[in-house]
Amino acid sequence: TRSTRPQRLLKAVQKKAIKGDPQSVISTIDYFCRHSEWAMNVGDEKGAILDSVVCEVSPSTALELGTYCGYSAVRIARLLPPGTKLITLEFNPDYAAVARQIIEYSGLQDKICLVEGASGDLIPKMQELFGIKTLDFVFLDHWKDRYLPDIKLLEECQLLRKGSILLADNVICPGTPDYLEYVRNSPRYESKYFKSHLEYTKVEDGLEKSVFLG
Ligand SMILES: Cc1ncnc2c1ncn2[C@@H]1O[C@H](/C=C/CNC(=O)c2cc(-c3ccc(F)cc3)cc(O)c2O)[C@@H](O)[C@H]1O
Ligand SMILES: [Mg+2]
Repeated sequence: TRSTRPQRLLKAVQKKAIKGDPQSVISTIDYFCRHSEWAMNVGDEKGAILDSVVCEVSPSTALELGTYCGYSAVRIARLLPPGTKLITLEFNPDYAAVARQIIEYSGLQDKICLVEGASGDLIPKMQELFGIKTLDFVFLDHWKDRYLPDIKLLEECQLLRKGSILLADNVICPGTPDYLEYVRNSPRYESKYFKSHLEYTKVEDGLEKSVFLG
């Protein structure tokens, strides 16, 4: 049977990227998605905004919802201080298998903990599974109708503390209207929109950065 797009993306990485070099893996994926096949990675333009927020927060504990092929996991983990880890959740086993190989190829397997499962099931178990108390940084890039229920779950599970940073992809395209309305109107968040473009296109999209006020 025909290969999947994530499998073709992985092949391009294994063929063209330098093993152990995260920047080369990132550039190879961006080139493939711009010139061969579009894929729903956060991409280079929004990726630069993601990078700047990760560097600013310099999180000790970081969570990503929706690994897909591992592009943003590599982007985030390459910037994390030594001894810190990114936990990334992915419930599609085929995507998780590709992501593991891309993460391994980049040499960041010791900084990334990829857990297979649904965010709604795993978030309540995070403290016991990973021995963490709260999260410094959360990157949301999974099904768009899961953003709002999942941050409410993070609040309920006491995984957010005063100053925790949420960064959400695709708040314009495909759009996450209920999430945006919540973080922009809730007194418990201070929110800011970073205007950008949908990965590899000229269509408007952006990232929403929200600080939990406790
Ligand atoms: C509850 C739960 N638990 C665990 N994993 C979960 C999960 N829910 C989803 N996942 C996982 O995360 C990824 C899903 C990502 C969804 N992203 C998008 O749909 C997306 C779409 C576009 C897009 C824009 C314009 C178009 F015309 C077409 C597509 C751009 C994007 O950047 C996107 O992120 C995928 O790997 C999925 O298995
Ligand atoms: Mg996205």
